[in-house]
Amino acid sequence: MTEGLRAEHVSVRYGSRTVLDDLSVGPFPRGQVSALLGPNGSGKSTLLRAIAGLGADGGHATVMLNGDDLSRMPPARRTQRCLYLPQALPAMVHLQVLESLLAAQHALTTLPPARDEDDAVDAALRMLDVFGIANLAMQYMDELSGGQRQLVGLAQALGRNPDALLLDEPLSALDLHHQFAVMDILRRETARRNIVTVMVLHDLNIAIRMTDYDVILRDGRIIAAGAPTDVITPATLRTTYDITARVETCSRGLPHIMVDGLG
Ligand SMILES: Nc1ncnc2c1ncn2[C@@H]1O[C@H](COP(=O)(O)OP(=O)(O)OP(=O)(O)O)[C@@H](O)[C@H]1O
Repeated sequence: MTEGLRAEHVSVRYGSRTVLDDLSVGPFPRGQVSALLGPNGSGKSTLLRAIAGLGADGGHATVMLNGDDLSRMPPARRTQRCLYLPQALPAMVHLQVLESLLAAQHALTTLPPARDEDDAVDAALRMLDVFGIANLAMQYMDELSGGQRQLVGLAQALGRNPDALLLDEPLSALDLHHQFAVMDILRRETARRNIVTVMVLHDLNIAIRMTDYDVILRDGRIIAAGAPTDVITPATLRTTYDITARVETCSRGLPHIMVDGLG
């Protein structure tokens, strides 16, 4: 059985335009955090959505998770196993944060009901605590900042106990502290639960320091895939982003990308 998440023969068209053409990617490893990297319009979100089974018209992909064919599962079961969190922040509904986590749990009709409501509330509160936002439990979603809503969205997603988590730019609304905090939480929870986490990222310094397996896309094609320091190199940065850059080692021995200019 192949462990991890792998997508084969991913083809997506928007109208007459083919964005992904018979792409194969992975396996994204279990217990580790992977990133999809690449410039604007390179196909990262399209690929993530296709893996989630949300391809555009004409989209097709075979997606295997730990040996199971997700593409053959009923949508509710597939969503339960492999959860996709879109780039858009959770809606500004007039619902308390705690209620929103409970509602996200209840959306999974194929799961057995929680032993009782108290257990569900405890689990939701624990998840808010993991993300450091237990203090927001009784606040209304439509009264939160963008970053706070993004943290709630992540807590909702992880609280649904998926086997694979697909996150489209999960750090986009977060300040520097929370970007690092969320990466720490995702790394820890991904390892502890032995799940697959794949995220679309733009910050290459976070990718090289805090992810385990990276895929770089350009124009819908894979430029490189593997360990971050093998994938993020001056050569791939030039080919992919059209920039001149160095990968230096900082005083603490960690890789750091320095951009010298365009072209
Ligand atoms: N709904 C759509 N209809 C038509 N074309 C689309 C649609 N969504 C995306 N595309 C096109 O598909 C290509 C890939 O888009 P995608 O959103 O996957 O890129 P991305 O790498 O996630 O970009 P970004 O970093 O800007 O979010 C782009 O050329 C885009 O214009």
